Amino acid sequence: MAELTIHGTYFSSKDPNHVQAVQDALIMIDSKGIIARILHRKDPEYAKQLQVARQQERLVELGADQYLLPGFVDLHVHAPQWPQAGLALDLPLAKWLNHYTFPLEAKLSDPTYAQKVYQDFVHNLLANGTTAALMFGTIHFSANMILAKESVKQGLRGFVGQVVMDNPSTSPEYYRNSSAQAALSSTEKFIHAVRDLQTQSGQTIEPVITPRFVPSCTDEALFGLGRLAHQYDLPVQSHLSESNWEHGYAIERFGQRDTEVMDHFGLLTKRAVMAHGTQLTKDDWRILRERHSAIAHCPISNIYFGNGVLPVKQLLALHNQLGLGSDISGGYTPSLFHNARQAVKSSQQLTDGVDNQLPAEKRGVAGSRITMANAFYLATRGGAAALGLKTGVIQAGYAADLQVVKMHRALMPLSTADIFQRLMYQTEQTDIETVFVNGQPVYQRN
Ligand SMILES: Nc1nc2[nH]cnc2c(=O)[nH]1
Repeated sequence: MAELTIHGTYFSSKDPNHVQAVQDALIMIDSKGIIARILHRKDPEYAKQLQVARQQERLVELGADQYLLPGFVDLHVHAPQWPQAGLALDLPLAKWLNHYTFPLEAKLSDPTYAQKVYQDFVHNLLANGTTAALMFGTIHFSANMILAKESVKQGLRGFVGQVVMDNPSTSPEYYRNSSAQAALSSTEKFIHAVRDLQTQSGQTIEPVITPRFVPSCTDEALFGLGRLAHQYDLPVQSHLSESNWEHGYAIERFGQRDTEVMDHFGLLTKRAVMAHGTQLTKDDWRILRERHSAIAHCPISNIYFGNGVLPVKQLLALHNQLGLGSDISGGYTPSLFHNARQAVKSSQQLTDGVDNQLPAEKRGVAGSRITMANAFYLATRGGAAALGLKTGVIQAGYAADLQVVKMHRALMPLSTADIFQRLMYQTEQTDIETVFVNGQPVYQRN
């Protein structure tokens, strides 16, 4: 018997290029929070199951203007930067880090402040339809545990990284690990503490190996983190060739590209997610493919710090693994609806180019435009695959991580394909009505 049945129209990603739309379906969720069955109108059992669920008051009936989507997977987000979302984005990356971000992150050493920030942050992710997130914390063990516990408490599927930054030449004294050894032993303590939390709670909460980025870390720290990633079979997250500056830094320090350096230290695993990658070469794409490491595309943030546009279309065609990240606060919003829109817009600009003083055919990279179906794939199925989660699609056997969204009033008849576009382009936080993780409501708009 289904524990909960949702009756309504849903959209789910079939593959990187196609979206499935099913009208008036019955999505039957079992007591473990898994989608057990999906019945369509023509199914012989449909009418009976609908009636039973209604009688037993286990039915969520969507209204005529409500639709069901999978919950989103935010594949790159900095939890401690939430208080500065939308600030200082007109600075270059290195200045933004030194003048705004590091001083803010340092404040998370205060557990009272960490509790206040993380409670609000997790709530806002859920309120924006995000049901799983790969998060950077700070260098502080206690604050990172507060983030992990808050994720469990509010029902977010959380992947939490204790940031390592021990390089004195790029990290300020007030905010850096005292040594590589200290960073590694604190990381190991964090791994055990989060694993204990996972066992106690039975929820998705995982520690993540998190070298901030190559410039922040000494060789000893990078080497040690690579070893821990393999020893504990953990996800890895970092930034990779995000900007001209970062890309150039690796070449200057190691005589190798950022990707080669990460690979050298064993950090490109099949559980690795590397953010941005706007400056990656085709050789880097190949290395990432061979290692089955994913890229978190952060299109809003890339406008400010990326010095270029990630060629999503080409990477999908090559079967590189991709998902979507908000990169709070390099990106100003936690909404993956907004990020999906920007992914499509940026890809159009990549196609056309932007310098109108050049002849039209020399301005851009032809054939780079992605569709909203591509962007939706990144925000759902692609991100879930990168984290090894059986979520991100509305399909029997997958966890019921879902969002109910309300469409703005239509003044003309719309096809289901139109409705999908309208939802993806116009949904704001206030249009998200209920969010489920594992079949349980974790957010309800009042
Ligand atoms: N966007 C972004 N890039 C980084 N590179 C190193 N740290 C950061 C960060 O916090 N945000």
